[in-house]
Order: sequence, then C-alpha cells, then structure tokens
Amino acid sequence: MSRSDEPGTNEEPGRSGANPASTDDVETVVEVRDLKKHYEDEGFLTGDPVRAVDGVSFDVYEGETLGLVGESGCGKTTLGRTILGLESVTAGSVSADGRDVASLSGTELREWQRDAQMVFQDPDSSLNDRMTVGEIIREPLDAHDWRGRPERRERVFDLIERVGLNEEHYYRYPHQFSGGQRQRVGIARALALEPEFIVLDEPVSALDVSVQARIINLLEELQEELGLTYLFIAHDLSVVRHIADRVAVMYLGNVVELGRTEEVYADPAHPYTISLLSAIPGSIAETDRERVVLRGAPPSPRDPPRGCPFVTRCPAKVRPDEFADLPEGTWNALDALHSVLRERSGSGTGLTERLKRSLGLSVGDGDIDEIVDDLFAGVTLTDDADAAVEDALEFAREGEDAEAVAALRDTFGSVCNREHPHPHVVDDSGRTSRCVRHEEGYDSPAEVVDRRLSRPRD
Ligand SMILES: Nc1ncnc2c1ncn2[C@@H]1O[C@H](COP(=O)(O)OP(=O)(O)OP(=O)(O)O)[C@@H](O)[C@H]1O
Repeated sequence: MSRSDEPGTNEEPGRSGANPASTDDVETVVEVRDLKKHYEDEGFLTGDPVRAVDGVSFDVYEGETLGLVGESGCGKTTLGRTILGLESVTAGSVSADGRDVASLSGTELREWQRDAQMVFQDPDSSLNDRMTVGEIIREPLDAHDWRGRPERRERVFDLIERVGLNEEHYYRYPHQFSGGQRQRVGIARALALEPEFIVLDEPVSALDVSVQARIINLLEELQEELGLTYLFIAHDLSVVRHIADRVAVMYLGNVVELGRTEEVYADPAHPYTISLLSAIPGSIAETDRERVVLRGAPPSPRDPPRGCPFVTRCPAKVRPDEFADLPEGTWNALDALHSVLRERSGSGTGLTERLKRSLGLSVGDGDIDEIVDDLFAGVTLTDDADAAVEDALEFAREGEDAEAVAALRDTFGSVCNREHPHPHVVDDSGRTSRCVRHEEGYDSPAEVVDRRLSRPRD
C-alpha cells in the first residue's frame, strides 16, 4: 500500500477533501479524488443523469474504520461500489497502491478485487441459497484459482471457525441459519482471499439489536487480528459512533463533513451533521441542542440545487442583509414556498411526474394561491418582500414554476445559492466541513442554528 508522506499537499490546504489529519507514518489504502458517479437515463424518458456521487474526496488510512453516514439515497452504496471498481467512474479517481482503480484490467484488476471486498446489508439476498456454506465461502477461492483443492478446503474450515461458526456448518444451506449466522457466512466469504480493505455496506442493519452487537464485536476482532481497513456504511449513527475512527457525513452525493468520530459527535460543524445528530432519540451526540427538524426530503439527485447541495433545507443558510430582520416565521414560510415551487418545477420529481411532464400534462398539485394562503397565514412580510413574493407568484400562476423559483432565489437567495462551498478545516485534528459559514465574517453554523431555533416565532 502506498505511503502518504505529505498528505493533502497536492491540493491547496483547506481545499483538500482528504482529511489532512494524517501523519507521516500513516499509510493510505484508498485515495478518492473528486469522484463522480452519475447514472445516465437509459429509458425513453431522456432526462438529467442521477448524480449519485457528485465530487467526493477523501483518503482511507490503513487499519482504520471510516464510517460513512447519511440519509437513504445520498449515495453511500454507490460510493462504496465505485471505490471497489464495481461501478464505472464518471469523473475523478480512486487510487489504491498508486493504481487508478478505474483503469485496471487483467491481473491488476484481479489483484484489486482480491484485496478489496464487500459485505452486504442483506445476507439473505447476497448468499446463494442453492450452495452450501462451504461452497459459498470457497467460491472466491475457486474464482481466483487460489492454491490447490485441499488448501482451499482447509482455508474454508479455518474461516468458518474464525467467524464463530462450527465445522458442521460447512454442509448446511443459508436458509438453515439465523440472520446473524448468515452475516457471519458473508463475512467469511469476504475474508477468503485475505483482503486488506473491506466495504461493509450496512452489515448489521437487517439484524436484531442483540445480534448486531455480536457481529460488530466480530468485525472489530477480525480487524485487530488481520489488520483490516474498513469503510463502514450505515444510517445508524450510534453504531458508527461505536465502531468508526473517523466519520464522513454524506448529503446528496457530497461528503459535507469528515473528521474524527469523537470530534464530529461532540461538536458537529456542518449544519447537516448538526441536524442529523440532533434527530437521534435520546441523543447520542454530546451537544444538548434541541432537535433540528429538516423540512421535507432531500432534493432529487437528478436535479441538485445550485450552490450548496444543502441549501434547500439548511437551518443555518445565509440570508441576504436587506431581509435580515424578517422574523423566523416569515423565513419558514418563504423557504417552504421555495420548496413547493421547486417541487412543482420538476425538481425532485419521480417517474410518473416526469412521464406526465413529457406528455405535456400538468404536474402541479394544488392551486398556488391556496398554498400561499396556508403558508403565509399570520406571517408578516415587509413591502419589499411582499412585492418579491408577488412577482414569483405571477410566474407560478402561469405555470412557469422554474421562473418562480428563480425569482425567489434572486431576491431571497444568498451566497449559499450561488457557491458550492469547499471543505474548510475546522479544528486542529484536521476535520473538514463544507459550509460557507466557516469563512471569516460569518457566524458559525452551530451559533446560527441555536439562535434561530431559540428565537420565538412571530
Ligand atoms: N444503477 C442505478 N441506476 C440509476 N440510479 C441509481 C442506480 N443505483 C443507485 N441509483 C440512485 O443513486 C442514488 C444514490 O443511491 P445509493 O443506493 O448509492 O444511496 P444510499 O445512500 O446507499 O441509499 P440506501 O441507504 O437507501 O441504500 C439514488 O437516487 C438511487 O436511486
């Protein structure tokens, strides 16, 4: 594995997506730079590609567990699969041991596929029910023509024991096992070729809580014994807190915060991380912050917002100076109106809506004036703000929702709508967060979130 003597020096300090917390003696197993994975629309409905991973940079260090967290659909699995070479790369690079994974072929590709493995969330669908456990674990050895038959057999028995199963399990079938045992089989199979790096894709999400702890312990023991490096994908933040040395927080195809687990959990820097951690019941985060509820769902990765990917839901969004005095309730109504219009304009629409749109049918739901009456009931608008909302509504009434969105953005938008923030180093450990509020002249995301939440609504 390559030695990273001067981590991050290939990029401007503070701009590097890689975590510069590494030291000279840390080996880098995988180097991800500006990685993009977009899925083109292959159907008859030509449209924008799905930007599943949209410009991600980080290093994975030897022997560590890097946690990857974020809401469903933010691109975690795609990122893991692309790193392993199971998906083609749209742009950017993944390097392992100085080799560009995307361009590997022949022997080099086989070597990488041996060195890097994946454990899947659902052992039910990832294990072939017509094969015995012994055959399942032996399959990668056969595929890679690993030594002779007796050695393979011996290796399988060794792996069975290593993951806490018994010899007699060799001849059984997956359906004869519990969920936890099946996951042990999946782990044994992933270990067969003595990999150095394993992507664990939600490896315990499908298991009962008591079983989860045992599998996590097993993974930790194996890491210790075999010197493994893990990319641990999960939506369960308490599991990640337990197992990960560092954590990368993903939102809409981007890594928005990356740092040591204890620092991220004790003092989240990015507004998305702040809200994610605050939402955990009986919060495991150490902050005593009130719950930060995000409006709606993330935008569609087919049509991410301009500027910061988190802008449409950000509780710390920069607001234009001329409207700084508008009360919180007014901003809530304005942001909600923006979301509704964005939704109607085609952003975040699913297949049915796109089909309707392609046939020239209306996709708007509900009369815009009724929606506005609901949203702005009891809300105070200044004359300027009122005029700007009226302008936007003129477009919306004509069915020109995209123009309505643009009009609102022009008046009430800010730097957050214009610039995609680069990663800022936010503490001595080298943690990075992609929020414009880390620049000079702005209050920090945490300050703003706390202030806005505690401010009484009008
Ligand atoms: N083969 C594909 N073709 C088209 N779109 C895809 C494909 N695979 C994933 N996507 C889309 O890419 C986006 C990211 O999906 P991905 O599965 O990577 O997210 P995730 O964070 O792992 O979600 P989950 O936790 O639900 O598995 C989603 O919008 C998904 O629908």
